[in-house]
Amino acid sequence: MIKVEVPATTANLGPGFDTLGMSLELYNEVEVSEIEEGLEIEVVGYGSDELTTDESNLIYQSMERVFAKAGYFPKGLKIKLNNRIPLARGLGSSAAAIVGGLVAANKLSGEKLLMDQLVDLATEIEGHPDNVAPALLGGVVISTVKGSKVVYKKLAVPAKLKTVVCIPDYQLSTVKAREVLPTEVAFKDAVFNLSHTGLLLTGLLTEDYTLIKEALDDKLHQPYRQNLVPGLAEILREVKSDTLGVAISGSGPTVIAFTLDDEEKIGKKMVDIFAEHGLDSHYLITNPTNQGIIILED
Ligand SMILES: Nc1ncnc2c1ncn2[C@@H]1O[C@H](COP(=O)(O)OP(=O)(O)OP(=O)(O)O)[C@@H](O)[C@H]1O
Ligand SMILES: N[C@@H](CCO)C(=O)O
Repeated sequence: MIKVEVPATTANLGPGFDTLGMSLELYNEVEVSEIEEGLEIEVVGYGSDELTTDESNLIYQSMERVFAKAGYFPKGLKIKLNNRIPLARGLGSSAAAIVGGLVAANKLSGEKLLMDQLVDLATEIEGHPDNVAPALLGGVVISTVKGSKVVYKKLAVPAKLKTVVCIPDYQLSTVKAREVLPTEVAFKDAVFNLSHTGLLLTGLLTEDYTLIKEALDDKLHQPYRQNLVPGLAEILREVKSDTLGVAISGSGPTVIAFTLDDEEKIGKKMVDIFAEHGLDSHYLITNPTNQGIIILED
């Protein structure tokens, strides 16, 4: 039996659209064992009432990609999922599913794929690298796609950085949240994000929290997504002064606050603002982690 624990991830980190992502201390478990025949999938936790349990399941489909590459064909599989990452909320649930499937299948089939190949394959399945790379590697990961290859670099999370996520009680698929994005942006907005991403990375590398606070802003995706997340504009504006910065986590609707302290107060304030806009939500103090996927074997 192979068991893997895959972290949630928060993509974009404000200005780093499709480029930056960070692992969070919230793990899904995927347990896989070979059986004599067939496919059995059991889901506990998030998605137990909605995820498919046949060959269409994203984890199984990801596993099949590895088995095909490795030339390894198990007679049957039993897959047990314990999902702690809510679905379609901006916390990398699809990346966790893909990465969990790829890594479990790779382990079962003799670890023929190296980390670079897993990053490339996970990115091909997900469509962009910014969640799958930190789900595999942990920490903060900068990534870009060049043809069929991903160029990436992991940075350690600054020691004092804490995060609070506020998760509204509805799903927003990444597909839908990408449909509202423009095909072209103003030159000045591109320059804004370039400069802020550069400053953010420098702040993260040098543990300069003042710089991180200046840098956590965006003009490429958040303005276009505000209509999909009632209260987002107010949260970005009103919670900013209590924190280092606030951003949409991935494609939303979850909002993430970066801070040095006062996590509970910040979490409650975000819940209150969503409530003023008619949305139920809850907050989680789920800090960044340098630990990516964990492989446990029985
Ligand atoms: N544990 C899982 N097992 C199988 N499929 C999953 C699992 N978790 C998520 N998925 C699939 O991924 C979909 C959600 O992916 P989507 O990209 O829309 O959101 P997300 O990954 O949670 O958010 P974001 O990419 O913004 O961080 C689900 O609707 C489901 O099809
Ligand atoms: N960079 C992606 C992350 C969500 O999967 C987006 O914002 O659409």
